[in-house]
Amino acid sequence: MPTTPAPAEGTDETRPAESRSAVRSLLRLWPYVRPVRGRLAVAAVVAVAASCTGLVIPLVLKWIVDGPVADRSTGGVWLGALYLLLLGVAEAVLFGLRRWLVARPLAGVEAAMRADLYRHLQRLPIAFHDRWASGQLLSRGTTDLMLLRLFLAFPLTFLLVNSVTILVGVLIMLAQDWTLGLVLLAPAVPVMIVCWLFEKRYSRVARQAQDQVGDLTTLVEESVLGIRIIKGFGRHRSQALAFRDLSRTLRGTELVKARLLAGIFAAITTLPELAIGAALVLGTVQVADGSLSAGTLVAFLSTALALRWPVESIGFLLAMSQEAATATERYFEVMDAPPESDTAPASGAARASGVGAGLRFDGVRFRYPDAEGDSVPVLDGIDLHIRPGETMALVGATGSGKTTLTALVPRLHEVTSGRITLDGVDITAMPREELRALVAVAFEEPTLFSAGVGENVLMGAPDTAGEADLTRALAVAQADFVHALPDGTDTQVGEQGLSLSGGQRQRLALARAVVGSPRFLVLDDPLSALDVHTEALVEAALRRVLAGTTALVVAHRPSTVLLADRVALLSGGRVTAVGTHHELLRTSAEYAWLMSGRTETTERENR
Ligand SMILES: Nc1ncnc2c1ncn2[C@@H]1O[C@H](COP(=O)(O)OP(=O)(O)OP(=O)(O)O)[C@@H](O)[C@H]1O
Repeated sequence: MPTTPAPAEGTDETRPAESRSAVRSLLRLWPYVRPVRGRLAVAAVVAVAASCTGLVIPLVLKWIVDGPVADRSTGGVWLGALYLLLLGVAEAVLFGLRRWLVARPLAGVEAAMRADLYRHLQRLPIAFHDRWASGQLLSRGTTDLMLLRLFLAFPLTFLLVNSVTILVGVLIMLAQDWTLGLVLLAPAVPVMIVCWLFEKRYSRVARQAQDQVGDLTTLVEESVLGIRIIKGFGRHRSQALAFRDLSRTLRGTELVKARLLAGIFAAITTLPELAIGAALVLGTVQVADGSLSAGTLVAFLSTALALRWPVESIGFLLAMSQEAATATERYFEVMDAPPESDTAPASGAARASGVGAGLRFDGVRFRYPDAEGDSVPVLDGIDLHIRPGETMALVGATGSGKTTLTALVPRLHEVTSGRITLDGVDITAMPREELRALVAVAFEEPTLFSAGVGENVLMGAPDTAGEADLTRALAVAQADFVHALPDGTDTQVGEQGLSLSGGQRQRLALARAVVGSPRFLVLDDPLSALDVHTEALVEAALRRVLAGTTALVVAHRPSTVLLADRVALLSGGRVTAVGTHHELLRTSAEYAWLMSGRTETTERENR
């Protein structure tokens, strides 16, 4: 049964062969940013205003030095101080306003993207979930979306704000003294080259780190879900080692990121500092010559120092943008995966000609999508007719494809070729929702959700179902133990229902399958965890209540087979024999062998 957790390592599909440019990746965020573009634009203007307000401070300093200080006017100095205070307060208020403007809309963008991702994951085919590690999906819905929100809050605005600030600052400095201005501009080209080199390398490592976070999440998730096995087999040490290896790898990648960041910080801070030093020496000489006023030099250097932060922050703004571009790529890798689609229009449930009522398989062939092209199909030419109201047991050796066959009926997988019809209607011709309302399923591994017992069972019924349906379904599935639970049907079953026994969970899953009184029922060995007495009671109740239901039941034990009107034997990808249990025991050696050992005892017990 394909119920094993997804592989711990991210698959090839989760690693793009070639990454697109950061800008192209980030542009894909536009549909989500569009609704809040007004707020973001206003916030950017406010931030530019705040930043440019800071650049006026050096000009006031120049006025103070060349004016009131030179004239020894105490009143002028106080007035200058008041201007500086007001400018400082204005800058702080404007930056605060920017944060207020973006906080709520960006939380909304993150929530909308997360909701879309979740909705899309629900609509993706089982084949997708078989291929993708759950931790990879989880990390895309958490860490990656957080990185995107941070990008929209900071780098997106501040790469623009800082560019404008640097431009205005450079113009102010050139206007003060163009030779000193050119000295300060000298490092611009090398800084740009360093940024370009950095971006290329950082994008590769950022992708690696984010994928490794996904792998680590998968490992943690598997360890938590499989904690009973890990403890039972004393595997905690090897599991801890596996965790340590992965986290070491991640640590190594993070260190590479840190080294790259350190490199760009060193370049981005050292080169402008050298230029400021050179400008200071040159300016001081000019002041000594009398060709430059002291106030102009103060204003020039204050402006240069005010530009230090906008220049230095470019390094980590680029790093955050690169991580956001990677997060966007990872997000859209999932969103671009095609969801299950209805091949026919909603009203196009065409009746296939020449086929009768009931559940019918005609020449059904199936190969798993990720199987090798030349491998033998799991199912190869299945022809089987289950008449209306009939219960057919499906028997076969382990691995013969029973689970696969049952999964084809509610279209959890698509047939490779051939046709399945329900009361003469091709299942591909009806909308999936309609199909899944007609067909109820229960699997050997019963999955329950963190909710009340009643809610778990009623998931199988239309919204109109009530207490009476619940009670009836619990009675059919012999799940009356529910009434003895502390809160009855409201008792919370905990994550995956692990607070209940395997047999209790199976009976709840069976109740969920029958609560909606489905026309078609597909049960994949749903009674395997029950003792034979309880199984017999369930079977008797099922026969009574579901007399009109057409059912396909995978069976391993003779006691389950006896529930059925007829039995189909699956062997070598085909149905090789169909008949009653006793007929097949006589005519099919394989069937007799499969049932051997337990037949007589169980039959005696059932009598
Ligand atoms: N998701 C999958 N991708 C590829 N192959 C799969 C997948 N799930 C099952 N298979 C393969 O398909 C074959 C049939 O598996 P299936 O689970 O249908 O057998 P089964 O008859 O139900 O076995 P069992 O009685 O042990 O439950 C097996 O060889 C299995 O390895």
